[in-house]
Amino acid sequence: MKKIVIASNNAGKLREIDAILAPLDFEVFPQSAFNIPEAEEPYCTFIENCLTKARHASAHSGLPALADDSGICVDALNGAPGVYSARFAGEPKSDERNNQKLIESLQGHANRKAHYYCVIVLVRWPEDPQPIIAEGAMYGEIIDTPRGAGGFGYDPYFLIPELGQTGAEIPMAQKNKISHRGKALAELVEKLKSVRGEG
Ligand SMILES: O=c1nc[nH]c2c1ncn2[C@H]1C[C@H](O)[C@@H](COP(=O)(O)OP(=O)(O)OP(=O)(O)O)O1
Ligand SMILES: [Mg+2]
Repeated sequence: MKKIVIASNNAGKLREIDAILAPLDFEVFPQSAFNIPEAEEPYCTFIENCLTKARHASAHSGLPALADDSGICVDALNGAPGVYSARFAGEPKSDERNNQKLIESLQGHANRKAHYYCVIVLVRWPEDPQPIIAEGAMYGEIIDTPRGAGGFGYDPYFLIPELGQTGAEIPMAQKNKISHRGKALAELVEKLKSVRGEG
């Protein structure tokens, strides 16, 4: 069983990542298990912030580390909040205030299209010259009235048109099959197999 630390403090992400990796011969530890302080995320791209978080967790734990950097990109807002999704309404981070700001920002906009994006990075050690990188996206629309009690973050306001349900209404197992994070992790697992010559 391969030990990896998940470089995240987001409980919603940790649940989804654990559900995907735990059945696959990974022993997964949240970075809180090693009292790892939160990494800075100073960059303007998801990939740079993701690499930074993965390296930080690997350096503090001495283990391979997997990071997720993700966010919601709204067409009518020219892709905002994007990389800044977690801090859209400022510090301290608050899903409730972020969602409120999102709905306010979209008032009067007919175009409700948005997508979630996720990049996942796995480093074997902090200075790993060949990090494994995988990404995924999920497309949908922003609605004004929240629906559902599952998921996390922007999910109650993110409608998946093909399902007629929000990210907070579908069960986690279903979300993991179609989500930005689920797709990125599936790609990561495939890449891992070919790295080990099993692909
Ligand atoms: O499936 C999702 N369903 C709902 N919301 C989501 C999802 N995926 C990302 N999001 C939102 C949450 C947060 O506002 C931002 C991620 O920000 P991001 O910096 O990657 O994560 P974070 O600061 O919450 O935790 P950490 O950096 O410790 O992993 O995008
Ligand atoms: Mg973050």
